[in-house]
Amino acid sequence: MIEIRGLAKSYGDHQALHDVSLSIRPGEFVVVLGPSGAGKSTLLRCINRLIEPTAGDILVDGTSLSSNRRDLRLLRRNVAMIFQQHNLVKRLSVLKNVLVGRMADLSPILSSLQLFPEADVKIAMHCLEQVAMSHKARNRADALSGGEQQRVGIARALAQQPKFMLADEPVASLDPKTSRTVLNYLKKSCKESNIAVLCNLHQIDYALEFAERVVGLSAGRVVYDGAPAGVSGDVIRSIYPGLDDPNVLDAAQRLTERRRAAAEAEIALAATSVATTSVEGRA
Ligand SMILES: Nc1ncnc2c1ncn2[C@@H]1O[C@H](COP(=O)(O)OP(=O)(O)OP(=O)(O)O)[C@@H](O)[C@H]1O
Repeated sequence: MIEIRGLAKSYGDHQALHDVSLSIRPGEFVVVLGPSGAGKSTLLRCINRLIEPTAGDILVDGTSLSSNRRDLRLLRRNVAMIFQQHNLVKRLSVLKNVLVGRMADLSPILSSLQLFPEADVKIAMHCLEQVAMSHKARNRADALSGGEQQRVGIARALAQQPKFMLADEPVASLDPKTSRTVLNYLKKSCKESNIAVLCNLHQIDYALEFAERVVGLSAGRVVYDGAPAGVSGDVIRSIYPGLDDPNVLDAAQRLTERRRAAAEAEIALAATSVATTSVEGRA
């Protein structure tokens, strides 16, 4: 369990985050939505202390972690990060890039020589399988498409065996079809490994489709924290104040309707199969 309590961040006299508190359960897939400048990246960067919060606590399994060296090591061990631009080492193989996720557990000598124990290679290969990239393990990272590189980025984060994954706009540079593939792999692989995810997204459609919980951030404050089904037009207006784009509001509406239709179809199918089973039982 990751808990964020009363997190605040000021850059000079500009307060980018105000008193943000969130608890995220193991395996939960949470999407942060918010307009540009709302503080989404600042939130993620404060959580893994890439930047120092002005106030607040980060607790991993009930233990508050400060910025001393020991706590930072614990935090980095438990919290993996996925970036928008993949940040792979281009000239290295896919497998070596994923093995970078194992370096925290490796002695400095072995790590500088890039000598990885067989057990780590097995973990890395398993992580590549989770994102369906094991067949490209020996390829150079720069020979992959953007979507494939992001799947390798996910495998590298998985290889760290974290409790928590932070993804800062992981599909911002990808086309819609590839974005959905990447988000599917991210969600599926984290579910398999019971890793909690906090994922910043700009696309409301994807948030409503993939999130189990949506956190709406506006001007550094949490203005919504709840189920995607509760993201109404009013909630979207509170996250994106001043927004009056009917397309955006329609997207939320369309998705809610699609969800309702899918749920109704599922109930109808279940009812049919119950009826068939009971007829077969009687025959
Ligand atoms: N290093 C910094 N120094 C000063 N101000 C900053 C710094 N980083 C961010 N800010 C400001 O803090 C606010 C929040 O920025 P942040 O990057 O967290 O927003 P965001 O929601 O991630 O935006 P985007 O979706 O455009 O990436 C913005 O007003 C931004 O200008």
